[in-house]
Amino acid sequence: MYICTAQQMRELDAYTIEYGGLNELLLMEIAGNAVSHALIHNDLTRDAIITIVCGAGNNGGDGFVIARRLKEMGYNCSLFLAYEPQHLKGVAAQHFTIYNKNFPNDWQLCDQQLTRLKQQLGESTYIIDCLLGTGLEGELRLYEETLIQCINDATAYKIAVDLPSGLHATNGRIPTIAVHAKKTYTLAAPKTGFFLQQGPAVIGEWHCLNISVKIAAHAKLGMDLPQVIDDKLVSSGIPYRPADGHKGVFGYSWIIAGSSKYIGAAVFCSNAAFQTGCGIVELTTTSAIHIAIASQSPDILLTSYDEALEIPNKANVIAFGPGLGREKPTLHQAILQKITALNHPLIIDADGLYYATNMQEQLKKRSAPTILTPHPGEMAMLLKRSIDEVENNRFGVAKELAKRYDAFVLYKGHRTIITAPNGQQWLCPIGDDALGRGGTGDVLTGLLTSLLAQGSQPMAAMQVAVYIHAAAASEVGKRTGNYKMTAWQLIDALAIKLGQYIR
Ligand SMILES: NC(=O)C1=CN([C@@H]2O[C@H](COP(=O)(O)OP(=O)(O)OC[C@H]3O[C@@H](n4cnc5c(N)ncnc54)[C@H](OP(=O)(O)O)[C@@H]3O)[C@@H](O)[C@H]2O)[C@@H](O)CC1
Ligand SMILES: Nc1ncnc2c1ncn2[C@@H]1O[C@H](COP(=O)(O)OP(=O)(O)O)[C@@H](O)[C@H]1O
Ligand SMILES: [K+]
Repeated sequence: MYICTAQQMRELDAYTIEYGGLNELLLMEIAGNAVSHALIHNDLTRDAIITIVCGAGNNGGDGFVIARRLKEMGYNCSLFLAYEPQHLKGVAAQHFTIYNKNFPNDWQLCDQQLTRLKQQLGESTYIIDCLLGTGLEGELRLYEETLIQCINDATAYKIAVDLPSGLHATNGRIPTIAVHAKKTYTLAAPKTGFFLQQGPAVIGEWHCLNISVKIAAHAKLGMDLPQVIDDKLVSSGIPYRPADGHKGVFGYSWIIAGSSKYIGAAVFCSNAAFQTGCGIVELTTTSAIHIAIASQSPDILLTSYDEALEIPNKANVIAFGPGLGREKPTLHQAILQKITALNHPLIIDADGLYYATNMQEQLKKRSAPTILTPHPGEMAMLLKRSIDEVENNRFGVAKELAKRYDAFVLYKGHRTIITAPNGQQWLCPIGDDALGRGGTGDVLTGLLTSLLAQGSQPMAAMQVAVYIHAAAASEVGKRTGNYKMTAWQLIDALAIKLGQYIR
């Protein structure tokens, strides 16, 4: 599923109108119809008290169609307008006229004191938010701010149409206040702001409705739209595991990680790789922690950092960086030099990224794939910018880094973005605060290494890894509460999740 900015959505709407034989009035009818169908099938009970709050733009226009459709079906539905009908323009005005023809004067204006609106919202079981959509610009006006506050104060189940009012569709900012939706029915495509900044906190559960907008025209219009990773894609990306496969078939991961301070990083990364199907996992780490690791994880082959410079191994994928620390810069830089020259897929994570900053040109020249997995702090370091700067432009900086290093980039965050060297982007729509603790990134690197070792292509491996990692964590969180998940519980859950998604 493609993700659009507000501007891209407008261009695709315009294209549909110009070349698709549909006019704006019809598109709005289709949109309002799609939302009312979804409401009836998924949400509304027969005795529900429904209030639809409409603004003066086309988002409000959708609301007029929804109100008409619901009333035609016999639902108890009240329509509130933020502004007098003479302020309506274009197709929104036309749809208000159609509504009024069918249900004459069966609407109310939000009065100055908002007493009638507040009372109605207080009595409602559902509030349908059609105040503002993709047309929101700049700071919210005080009047709309008050209306949104009234909606949020009500205990009703809130459903946003296209997006919660007050949220910026493109950048996910909420300058003042936004409707806290339990659910969002978005039209044609989810908007980039759903996955950035404060967007994820207010959109609730979101569903995208097909309203005949020609999304497929994006390539013709020169748009490079990111896509959302979904269940189907994950299922098709999990490497095939033949019943007659032996350890040689399931790959050899070479993980270069850990230090006396960060033992866990090495343990979690290598165990995540081994416990998600990789045939052999070799961990190169400081010999000072070998005994501790061997007693905890006897399945893992152990070698020391000094050996890494000399001994060739049989690995088919290399991961470098979790828990390295920065105490041995000469040795670790030399190891990165060596493995960069090898023709293996190479994942560079955590402190490995610090050493990568000195090797941009060598990494760029590699013919085997390189995958960089920065969190926002590491992205800021790699691009020499502040964390705010990179976080304010997540899609953009991920593309920039991918280009600079000619690498795949997995940009971590609440909504992780993965980017191919050619700029193609995918976004993981799931994951929560269960993952917000040390060690979960090491587990992700282990899983990613394992998938590559088992034969996945880089893009598929990243898509599967981020999604399975987030889904597994949510499941553990449901069982234990999000305060309590340990890296071991996450590792255990990974294999179970992979099993659930396998074709
Ligand atoms: N195009 C299509 O074919 C289709 C579009 N569709 C629908 O149209 C929606 C986009 O419609 P849109 O462009 O009319 O914008 P919309 O979100 O209603 O906002 C405009 C209103 O917001 C107001 N406003 C703006 N800034 C403000 C602020 N800071 N503070 C307060 N108010 C502010 C602005 O007021 P004004 O500045 O004009 O006084 C105006 O009244 C889209 O989300 C989808 O739902 C569907 O029907 C499918 C077909
Ligand atoms: N609130 C959250 N929602 C979704 N994912 C999260 C959240 N917090 C952290 N994560 C994920 O958890 C992982 C943390 O990785 P990282 O910061 O490298 O941790 P560490 O290096 O300590 O293991 C990343 O995959 C990140 O996307
Ligand atoms: K809305």
